[in-house]
Amino acid sequence: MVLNLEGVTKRFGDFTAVSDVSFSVSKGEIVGFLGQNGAGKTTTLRMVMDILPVTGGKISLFGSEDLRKGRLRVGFLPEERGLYRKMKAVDTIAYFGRLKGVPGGKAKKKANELLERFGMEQYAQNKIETLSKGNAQKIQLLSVLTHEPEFLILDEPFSGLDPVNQKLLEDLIHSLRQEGATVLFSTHTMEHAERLCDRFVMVKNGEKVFEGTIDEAREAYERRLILTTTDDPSALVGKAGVTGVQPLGRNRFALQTSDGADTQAILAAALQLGITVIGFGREEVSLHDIFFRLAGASQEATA
Ligand SMILES: Nc1ncnc2c1ncn2[C@@H]1O[C@H](COP(=O)(O)OP(=O)(O)OP(=O)(O)O)[C@@H](O)[C@H]1O
Repeated sequence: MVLNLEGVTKRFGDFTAVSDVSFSVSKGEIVGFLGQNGAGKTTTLRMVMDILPVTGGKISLFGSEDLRKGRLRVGFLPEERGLYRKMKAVDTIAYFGRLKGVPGGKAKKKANELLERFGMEQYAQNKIETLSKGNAQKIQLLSVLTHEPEFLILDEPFSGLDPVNQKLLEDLIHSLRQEGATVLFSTHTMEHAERLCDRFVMVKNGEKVFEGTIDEAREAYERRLILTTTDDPSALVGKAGVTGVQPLGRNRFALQTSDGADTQAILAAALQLGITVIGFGREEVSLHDIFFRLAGASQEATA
């Protein structure tokens, strides 16, 4: 196990930012850490990196609760991006390597290798202040790779990148994984999780609300039964296990049903009542819907 959290809690005064969160990351996995703004992702990652102490619970990195020791084997991209604006790209990458104990000459060599490998060699001698935001972000990411970390913890690595650079970053994460790295990254978009992750962990108001694969999330998502009709379908309540009808607008109604209700019997009941059925079936769900349902981000989606 590369990372294990057990009942981790963080309180700031009376406010609980992270509440009893448990999850683990195994070697070679890519795990997405999802949640809305303020859900507690950054706070959790900071506790893993020993930047913040836990209020309760236990964290172990590489099987040890000595996080200071473990974090030397981690490449951490913090949420707040900060690079020395006057420093050259190659020197920036080498500098972060030296901070992790890589000797000067080796750090510079590694920095050049990384720039070449990720198609950034033309920027090697550019000062950070002359780079685009996306390229500066890529330099910061490369700077956490100099010491060849076994485990990458990336806090919102996609934010601020345009779609082309987001794709490049996804490719980079994929290639690092192929080389055996383990990755935990936070994001508030489900799409990145879908394309990249083996599993994801979702937090809401500091609490874990889901842990599993995208397919498991789809299965866990209860899809509503939707009837589209120009008529008033309320006469269906009490028939074939229908317990309620909720108007959704534009002639669409969500039907609440008792456990085990048979959808074909509901359709037959609707037709028997003379209701004009324009559409009938389980709602389609997108990853976006799943995110909103799990993260509880929208009244409409959680209704
Ligand atoms: N040092 C602090 N003191 C008080 N409250 C804090 C502190 N740090 C974070 N919080 C609060 O804890 C909650 C969780 O914040 P956190 O930054 O972990 O969320 P997040 O999921 O990373 O959000 P985002 O996607 O916006 O970065 C927020 O309500 C935040 O205001």
